Amino acid sequence: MSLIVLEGLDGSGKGTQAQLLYEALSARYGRVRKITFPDYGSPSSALVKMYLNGDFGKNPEEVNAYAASAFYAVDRYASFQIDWKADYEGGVPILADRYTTSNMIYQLGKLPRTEWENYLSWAQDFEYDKLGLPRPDLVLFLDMPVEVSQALLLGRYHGDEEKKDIHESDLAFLRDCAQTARFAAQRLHWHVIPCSENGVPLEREKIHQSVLSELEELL
Ligand SMILES: Cc1cn([C@H]2C[C@H](O)[C@@H](COP(=O)(O)O)O2)c(=O)[nH]c1=O
Repeated sequence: MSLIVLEGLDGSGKGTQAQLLYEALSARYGRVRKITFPDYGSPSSALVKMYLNGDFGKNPEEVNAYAASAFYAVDRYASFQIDWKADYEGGVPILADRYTTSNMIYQLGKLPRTEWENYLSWAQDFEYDKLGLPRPDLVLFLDMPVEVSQALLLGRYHGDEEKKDIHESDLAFLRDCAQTARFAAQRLHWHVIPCSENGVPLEREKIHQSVLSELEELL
């Protein structure tokens, strides 16, 4: 049974890398499940959508880190129970585009440094031990600097700032998240994939090859 997680800040090219990795794993194993969080297509993501839309506050920091973490966790619980538990338990490899690990970047980013250790313990206990979600076997973190990812995001929305969610539109918050990502990666032994050189994004094929070589250990 394996659960591989691909993580990265908004605009890090994660969606593209998830698709390339999915194709590579499928070619090797046949049946592979790709899951994506938040699970926007499911009603279980309702509170996440309200949060990202700014219904609880226009700035991410206005929404309690633990409350927002619970919105995402419940969405994952529903997805696991309804959609991929049987496959996971049946040994089908699962590739997750974001997972519990996203809370450990974005929600952790709202808390003072002195609370980071406690939050990581709480998040793991809540989602894995209490809710029963599976622990990842491997987490790959795409390390794309915020300045570079912002330029990529602008391309995605064709310069239309209004389309960004409350995380994407808050540059200071994303910068904090880059720091918490480094902290979580180190504490939880995530594999960090460098995605830029001198402020320029690396070719997607080059990043894909780094992803594959990190995976070799597990496969
Ligand atoms: C899955 C997940 C996403 N997020 C954040 C990351 C993104 O800024 C935002 C929406 O994700 P997306 O940009 O991949 O659609 O939600 C969390 O804070 N916790 C989570 O558990």
